[in-house]
Amino acid sequence: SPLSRRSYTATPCKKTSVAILGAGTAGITAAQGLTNKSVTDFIIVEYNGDIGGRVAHTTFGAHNQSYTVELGANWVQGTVTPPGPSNPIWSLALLYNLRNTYSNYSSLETFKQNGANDFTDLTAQYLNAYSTLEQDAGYILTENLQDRSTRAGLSLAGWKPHKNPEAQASEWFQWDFEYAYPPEQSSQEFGIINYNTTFYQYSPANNYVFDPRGFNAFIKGTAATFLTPNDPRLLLNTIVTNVSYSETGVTVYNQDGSCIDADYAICTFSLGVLQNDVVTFDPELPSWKQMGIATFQMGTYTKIFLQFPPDQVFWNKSTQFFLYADPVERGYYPVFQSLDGPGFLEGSGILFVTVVDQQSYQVESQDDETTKTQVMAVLRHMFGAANVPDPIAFMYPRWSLEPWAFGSYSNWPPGTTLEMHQNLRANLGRLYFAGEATSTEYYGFLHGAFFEGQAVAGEIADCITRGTNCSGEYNYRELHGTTPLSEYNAANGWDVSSFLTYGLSA
Ligand SMILES: Cc1cc2nc3c(=O)[nH]c(=O)nc-3n(C[C@H](O)[C@H](O)[C@H](O)COP(=O)(O)OP(=O)(O)OC[C@H]3O[C@@H](n4cnc5c(N)ncnc54)[C@H](O)[C@@H]3O)c2cc1C
Repeated sequence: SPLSRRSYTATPCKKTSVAILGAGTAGITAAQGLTNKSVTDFIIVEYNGDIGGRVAHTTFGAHNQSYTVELGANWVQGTVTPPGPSNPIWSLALLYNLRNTYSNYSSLETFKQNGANDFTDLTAQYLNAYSTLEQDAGYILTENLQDRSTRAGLSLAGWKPHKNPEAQASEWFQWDFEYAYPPEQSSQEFGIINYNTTFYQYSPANNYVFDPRGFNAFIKGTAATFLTPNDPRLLLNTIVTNVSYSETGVTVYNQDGSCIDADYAICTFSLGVLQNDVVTFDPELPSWKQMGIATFQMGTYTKIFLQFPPDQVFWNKSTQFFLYADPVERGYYPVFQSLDGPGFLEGSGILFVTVVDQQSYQVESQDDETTKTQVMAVLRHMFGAANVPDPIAFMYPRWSLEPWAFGSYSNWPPGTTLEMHQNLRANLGRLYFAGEATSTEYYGFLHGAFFEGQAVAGEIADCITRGTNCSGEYNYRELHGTTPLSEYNAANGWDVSSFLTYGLSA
């Protein structure tokens, strides 16, 4: 309101060269990027009481049997295949000695409502169609064709699960488990690009991180290279409510009445935060930017943790994944993962189940007891009621309701273009955007957030050092229906070919 705005301006704003909004992967990487280019006059503003953002952990388990578990990001996705480049998150995981294990998705047992039932051959059938889906995505890209849904692409490739629960579960394991959306709500072209640039460039490996310090030890370690303890440049527990931007500077207003006058700002808030209008912009965002924000999707991915008495583990400890095909609802508690197995948290008795999208919204809006009852009923169907004791601990996060995230990570709907995405990325005067969702090729991944934070910081540091205005990033007021081949370039965030194959030789 105008009244509260006046009270904001009563106390003078802090002054800084660059305001970094958010202390997640992108924000901390941006601060590091500025530091590396000798720009040390910055202020990082963070909603939470600690840094890390969507890389967040907690302590879970019964008294004297508790472990660190990850609520958000859990895997380094794509490591390295020499002579190809390393995923920067993999390099950081090595630098900070993060405890991790290769996740073996072939270590899989499948179940129906009446117990164990081997339908693993369906996964092979899906993957067969998937190679056609990939080739078609390549044609869409190179021939400047209209993108379509992954559902349509899979159908054309001969994969038609119809209402078969086992086929749906197999498909969920391969698609929804990664994108947090079903194939009908995912772009064929960009879904494939997203997969290939990560897993075919770096490596096909997903390494599961289970470090007692938490996965975000790599972000905290990075921050400690340029921030002192209690560094006045890090404002924790500070909620940004308004961002006023222009060609000459950015003023950031916080809920506690404080404000920051900056020459530049980097907004790393999630797509969910931008979509939910919890931060207002002044002037109102132009329509090209509003379209960019509205077009992309914020998915939700919910991990539900259960701990059983470690001496009463009822699943096969040498298996990593247990896939359940519900006879009625697609995606109903579909994938259970064991942490009590070789190379993981042996002796922990911990199992967790993941849901996404509509099933996440359902679970996150109901109470713990309701969810626990549902999960236990599924486990007793799978493993036999007599074998499954009551859990001794139970917990899950509610990502779709977190006011600083409003979801887990972004996804591209069918039929969009690099131009539309560039509108999500592009700066508004001296206000820049970075984060997982602004990454064209690695959206949804930690390394996407890393590269975007680094790139924007580099751009801003160069303008500051040169003392000239930044030329700014490209935006599109008039959009084409497809992306012409010539637009797959750095100006649209296209930094690496999606046809690389280092990882394929791994
Ligand atoms: C459940 C889940 C599983 C995932 N699994 C993986 C995985 O296995 N591998 C992988 O690579 N990636 C995974 N991801 C994605 C990964 O976590 C993100 O891509 C990455 O952490 C995003 O970093 P970011 O800096 O873009 O955003 P964030 O980490 O969200 O950082 C933005 C920061 O801004 C702050 N903020 C928001 N609003 C305000 C405000 N109003 N005022 C002040 N501060 C504010 C937030 O608190 C946050 O710290 C997962 C994410 C989730 C949630």
